[in-house]
Amino acid sequence: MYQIKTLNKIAPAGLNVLGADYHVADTVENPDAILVRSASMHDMELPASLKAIARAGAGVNNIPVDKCAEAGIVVFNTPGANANAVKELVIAGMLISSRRVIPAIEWAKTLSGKGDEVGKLVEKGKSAFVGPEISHKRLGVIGLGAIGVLVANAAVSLGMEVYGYDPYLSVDAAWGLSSEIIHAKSLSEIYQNCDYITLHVPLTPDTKNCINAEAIASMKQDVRILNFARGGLVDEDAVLKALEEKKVAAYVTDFPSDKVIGKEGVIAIPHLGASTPESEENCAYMAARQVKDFLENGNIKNSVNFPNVDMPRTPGCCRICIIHRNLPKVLSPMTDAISQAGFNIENMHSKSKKDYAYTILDISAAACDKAIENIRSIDAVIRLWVI
Ligand SMILES: NC(=O)C1=CN([C@@H]2O[C@H](COP(=O)(O)OP(=O)(O)OC[C@H]3O[C@@H](n4cnc5c(N)ncnc54)[C@H](O)[C@@H]3O)[C@@H](O)[C@H]2O)C=CC1
Ligand SMILES: O=C(O)CCC(=O)C(=O)O
Repeated sequence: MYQIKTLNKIAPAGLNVLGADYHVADTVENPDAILVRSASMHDMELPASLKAIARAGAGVNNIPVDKCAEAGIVVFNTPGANANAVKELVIAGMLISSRRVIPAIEWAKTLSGKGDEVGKLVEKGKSAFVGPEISHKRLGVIGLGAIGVLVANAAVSLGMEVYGYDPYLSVDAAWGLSSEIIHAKSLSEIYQNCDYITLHVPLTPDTKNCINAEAIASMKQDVRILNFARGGLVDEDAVLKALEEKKVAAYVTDFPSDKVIGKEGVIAIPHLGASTPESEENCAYMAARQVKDFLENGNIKNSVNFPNVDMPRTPGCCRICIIHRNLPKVLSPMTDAISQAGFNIENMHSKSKKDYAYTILDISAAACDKAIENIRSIDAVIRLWVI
């Protein structure tokens, strides 16, 4: 029975894919795999039993990815599974930062009990809540991955002029991008031209505080900044100052902090970007499927710290899964270990990603026991198991 620990609520409809051989609970002590959404794992002790962590979502900044690689733990995420949910809230964010709908609704509530006067009071008071349309305005999208592409294309459909910036744009993302999107070659092109700026990059040491005082100084007057990516991308002191000075018209964030909550011009949403039943199910389904295929077949799909490796099982064979360092002359001692035991490799697949590599070897079941101890003793091998 495989043991799966959950650190957040994971949609049951997605978990169903695991089947009867899996025990899933938040109390599991020695898990084979962990399923997580936003819970921080940085201070968590990683049990020796743990082979995989699947992030039901996109951002992995809550997981110690490098430490996991060093311990031979494969970290997965679910690229694109919640992108539509985030896109829809970003569009809502642009609209509510423009049309003053939230304060207007609050004001309308104050009219309760005014009887027949309400209609007249509404018409008299509504001018306090005038706000601009988004059509024909310029939107800058920073990061054109799963979410950025959807946001950029939707904004084009809404009549906006869209600038996109992503120096690492993938071929797949480029295929999905509307040809009407203007290719910004620098962030300053976005800052100088755009009325709305939306962030869709991961939080990394390179992107931390990328929206800072200097960046804001080069933005247009009355710019509206949307952050549905991560709080750490924005220097909150700089944004609050710019809101006070009326340089920035609104800061919409999905990452409230004590500093920004309740401040004039801040619209703080409690991390709801991915909170739709559709996205929660998509993420859970994808995370569970990836973990199942990894635990049962050793295949890796959508890992952020190990390469994708997918090989059909060879009938009559066992599979040795080996996580190892990406160094020269590592593969030959492995294959030697098997031939010295007098067996043949029926099928193999080996791939590397930066400093690490993953190799799967299908050999006749009788060979496994004899070969594994020799392979385990190779210096570069971090972890090895047999399926
Ligand atoms: N609010 C929420 O609930 C959610 C927030 N997120 C956040 O949004 C981020 C983006 O999500 P996805 O689009 O699904 O990820 P993705 O990995 O598909 O796209 C990220 C894009 O950012 C680009 N990029 C990386 N560094 C960059 C830089 N310095 N400048 C410009 N572009 C850069 C990459 O090339 C990639 O195209 C996630 O990392 C996560 O932090 C994701 C899902 C839900
Ligand atoms: O699971 C969630 O609600 C958060 C989603 C998110 O932030 C992400 O996928 O990066």
